[in-house]
Amino acid sequence: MPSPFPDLRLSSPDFTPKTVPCVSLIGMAGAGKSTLGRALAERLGWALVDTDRLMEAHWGGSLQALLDRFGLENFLRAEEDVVAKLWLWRTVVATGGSVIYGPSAVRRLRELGPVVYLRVTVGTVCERVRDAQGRGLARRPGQSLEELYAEREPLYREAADLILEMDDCSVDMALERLCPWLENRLQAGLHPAGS
Ligand SMILES: Nc1ncnc2c1ncn2[C@@H]1O[C@H](COP(=O)(O)OP(=O)(O)O)[C@@H](O)[C@H]1O
Ligand SMILES: O=C(O)C1=C[C@@H](OP(=O)(O)O)[C@@H](O)[C@H](O)C1
Ligand SMILES: [Mg+2]
Repeated sequence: MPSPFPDLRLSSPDFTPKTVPCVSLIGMAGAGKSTLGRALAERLGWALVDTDRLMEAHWGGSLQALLDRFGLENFLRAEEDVVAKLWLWRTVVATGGSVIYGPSAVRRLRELGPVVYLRVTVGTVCERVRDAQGRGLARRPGQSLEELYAEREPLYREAADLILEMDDCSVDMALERLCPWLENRLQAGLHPAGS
């Protein structure tokens, strides 16, 4: 992907930004991406980008307001566009659940480093998201949470380098599982783009 900083890059190769290592968290709404993302960033001493907050900052409005304003398809395209253009270094990326519908966004996350699927059962999603009113859930009219879950689960699996089972898993337990894996992975240089 071309650098979004062409002028700086032209003036000196020293200004070409680094893009790896990063790690991204994907999964259903309510899986704990934002919560674990904050803790992981703190543990690693890395930055955190929560792409939901980035969407709100970029487009100017809450996620629900953006969904209302854009409609489902345009919301998904806007989200894909924002994530596909990320240019980050030593950053934990907590994504929104619907990012999985954007192929170029998923490709970009995978270029930035490992992608971790925080998997919860549909029961946990229902408990945490409840009726989802006002929460900005990207689903078709009449689509149940169960249907949404069934549609997305294979997509999350396919995009993931690691699946963390998050039902009954505290943030501390998740960090204990994730950090050693991540350290090995990064030491082995198993991220696609060179630093
Ligand atoms: N590991 C966990 N165990 C129990 N509850 C959690 C855990 N992680 C997050 N939660 C709770 O679940 C809800 C959704 O968490 P959040 O991080 O916003 O999820 P996401 O970003 O995936 O939508 C919040 O109320 C949060 O406190
Ligand atoms: O799963 C979804 O459809 C969505 C989840 C939200 O983020 P979280 O997964 O952080 O809740 C947000 O991106 C958006 O409102 C749509
Ligand atoms: Mg979140």
